[in-house]
Amino acid sequence: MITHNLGYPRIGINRDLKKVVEQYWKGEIDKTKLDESVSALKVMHWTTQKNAGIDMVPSNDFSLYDQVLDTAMLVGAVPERYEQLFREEDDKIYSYPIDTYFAMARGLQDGEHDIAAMEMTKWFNTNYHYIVPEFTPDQEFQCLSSKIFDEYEEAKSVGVVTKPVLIGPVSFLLLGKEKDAPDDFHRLDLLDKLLPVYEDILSKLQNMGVEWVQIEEPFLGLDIDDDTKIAFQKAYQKLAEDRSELKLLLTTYFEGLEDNIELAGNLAVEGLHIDLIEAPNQLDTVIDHLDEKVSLSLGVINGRNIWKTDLEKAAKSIQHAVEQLGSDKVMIGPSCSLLHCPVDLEQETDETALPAEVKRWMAFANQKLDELSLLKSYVSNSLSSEDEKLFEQHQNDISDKGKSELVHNSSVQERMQSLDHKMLQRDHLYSERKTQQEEHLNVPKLFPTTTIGSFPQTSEVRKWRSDYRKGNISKEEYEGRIEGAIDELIGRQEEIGLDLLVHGEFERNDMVEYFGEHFAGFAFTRHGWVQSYGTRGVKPPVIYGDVHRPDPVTVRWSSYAQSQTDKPVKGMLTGPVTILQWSFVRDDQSREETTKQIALAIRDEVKDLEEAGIQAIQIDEPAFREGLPLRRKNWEHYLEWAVDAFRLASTVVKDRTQIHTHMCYSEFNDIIEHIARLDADVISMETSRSQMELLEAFVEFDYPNEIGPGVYDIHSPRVPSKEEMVTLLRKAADVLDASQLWVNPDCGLKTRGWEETVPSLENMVAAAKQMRKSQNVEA
Ligand SMILES: Nc1nc2c(c(=O)[nH]1)N[C@@H](CNc1ccc(C(=O)N[C@@H](CCC(=O)N[C@@H](CCC(=O)N[C@@H](CCC(=O)O)C(=O)O)C(=O)O)C(=O)O)cc1)CN2
Ligand code: MET
Ligand SMILES: [Zn+2]
Repeated sequence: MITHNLGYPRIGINRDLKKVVEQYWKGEIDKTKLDESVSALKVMHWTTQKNAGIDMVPSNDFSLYDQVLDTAMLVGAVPERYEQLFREEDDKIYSYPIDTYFAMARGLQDGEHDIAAMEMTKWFNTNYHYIVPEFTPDQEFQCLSSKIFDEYEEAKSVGVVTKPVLIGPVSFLLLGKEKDAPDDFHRLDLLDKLLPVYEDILSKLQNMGVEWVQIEEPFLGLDIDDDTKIAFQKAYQKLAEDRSELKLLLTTYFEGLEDNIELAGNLAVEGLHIDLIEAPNQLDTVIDHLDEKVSLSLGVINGRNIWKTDLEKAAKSIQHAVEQLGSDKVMIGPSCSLLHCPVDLEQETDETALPAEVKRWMAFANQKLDELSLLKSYVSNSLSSEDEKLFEQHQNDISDKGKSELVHNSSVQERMQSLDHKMLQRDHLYSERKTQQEEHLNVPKLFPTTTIGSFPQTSEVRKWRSDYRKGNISKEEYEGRIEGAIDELIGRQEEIGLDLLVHGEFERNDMVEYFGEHFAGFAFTRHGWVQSYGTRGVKPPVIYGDVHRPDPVTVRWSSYAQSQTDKPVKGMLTGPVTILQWSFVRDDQSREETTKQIALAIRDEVKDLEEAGIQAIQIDEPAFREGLPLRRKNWEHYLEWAVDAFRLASTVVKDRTQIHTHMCYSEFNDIIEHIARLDADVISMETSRSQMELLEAFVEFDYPNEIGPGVYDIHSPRVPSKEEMVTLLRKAADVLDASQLWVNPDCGLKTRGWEETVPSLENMVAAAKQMRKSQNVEA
């Protein structure tokens, strides 16, 4: 039996990757220096894994930005708009031209070029984002990157023989989208052209002496149609042709195989990896369907959460598989890549953030590797006496967690018991609320303007926070500076002429982590970074116990902002589903239960904001859609409780208080009735990049409440003109009632600079004014 890892976090223990890549972008270091730093990082990752006793360590799991973008470069799926850049870039240092690569990820705007970035979207149901490959009908493929080969050699040269990781051809095509294509073109039509490149790659790896390749096909865990099934059969038949030595480990994760089991069990591969964390019950069926020559890799350690594994329980599945298949046909590993968890728990020494008792229940990537090794020794009866102690301690920690006083809170339990349907209803229907809100909230009746909440989080603001945390400045000093930032922002918003103001969210490190820091039942970390996209990271808080809100969290800041202006200031909260989705969650109760506890905490905050005189409250739910289960059959149940949780958080207010929500990157077509069931008075969302296409669902559904379709893209520093925003607003006003529309950007402005923010908002306000004028003329 061998242990293997599917992928190791690439950010580095001190956010090293972010630091060097951003230095390179700023021109502070050159390619050679970047290459040196990145090599050192990779070598450290390989040796860490080897030293932890992992038999098969992955390579090509590393990436400068994103592994899907790496694959696009590998097979030459470089969109035409970057081709000249690609040809001009003379790169002898890296395995592929990195300036073109970064331009694909981020766009390129200098004096010479103005090239748009490729799209970015969610990696399945995680908070990781990948770059979406673009496929045209005349697409050609060729191998343009030697990264997968170079990394194998690089690791080998430091004594680590690795298993290269490669996204499989079918999933790679499915992850992308068609571009400039007629309706009858489907990206899977390109499979025949793509397969020869995969064959070349595999045969080269074979010639290099590679034993196993981890070929990832996560779509085998999703609902797929017959054409896709045929594509899978064809692809793996073809890839089996000239492959005598090299073995393929077909890798699935995030869901069970279910009705794709027959398909997966018959593909011409030498190994199959299954996720036994998300789908523990699939083991027997998979074993039944497995060809006797095929090895089975059991994903028994959760790659997406931070709790210690119950090793005795995991051992039972492993022993069961060993009995059926023989130990030489069984591998063990994490359920998915460890990309989704932080690097090393040992760095967490601040007990005010992470209490020692909670820390004892946890494992980050490095600890999970140790678990794997321990598990192997345990199952093969070869625990040393020292390991035996470790094992015993480990299992004790887990049973202590089950018994801990920290986890359960009786008043939260009582409150959960007493939930009733009335707590999910506003007093009156939206149509009646609207009249009251119009009277109370002093904003224009047509095209009122607002923003999504955050304003530029400059390094100055972050420095205040880190100085405060280090004790360099006092609480009073820190809070005084935040108040100063709010004062200044209120003045700026008044000057710009916005109608519904915000306080700017300067007090928050992150929209989820901040609430985790203030709610009971949450712990948080000092170094627990997880990559969200490119060089951007998050430190997801850890929900370990019953959640409640000991004291008001945002009331102080919202009231302060409101005291500085006669215009209304919108309160700003993160919704229960998003807090759940972007935290590490409890594994001893359902997501539904935890979300409802969070909803009650938010409900208390909503009530207090209202009592403090705040007349509009926004409850952000950007992760609402991402929380959808991967299999459709599980959608209904999720949508039921997710909508209820939002209503539990939001409906406590009087009719005259206006509830806003915000969702970005959302396609609402198939869930619009549930969006309507949220019954938010106003929903703002990202629509500018799709030219208002995302509104279609609302139009078709005859959505009754108010909508703020984003009129400008906040992902780029470009200043949009008044005219282009008027054009977008006209499009919206053509299909929706003008009295339903708000005017706002696509999302928060925290990643932007002030230089572009002010003129963009000025143009946005001018666009709204022009719309009001033309409507009045028509009326
Ligand atoms: N949780 C979450 N998920 C989300 C989003 C989101 O906003 N939050 N937005 C979407 C896109 N994802 C995003 C994820 C991260 C960032 C982002 O800006 N991250 C920042 C970190 C933000 C943060 O936590 N800032 C801390 C500072 C943390 C830090 O860098 N500390 C330094 C020192 C800082 C200093 O002295 O200046 C260190 O510890 O090394 C703060 O403000 O307090 C980054 O990676 O650079 C943006 C979008 C989807 N998912
Ligand atoms: C990812 S959605 C962000 C919403 C939040 N209120 C902000 O403006 O940053
Ligand atoms: Zn957003």
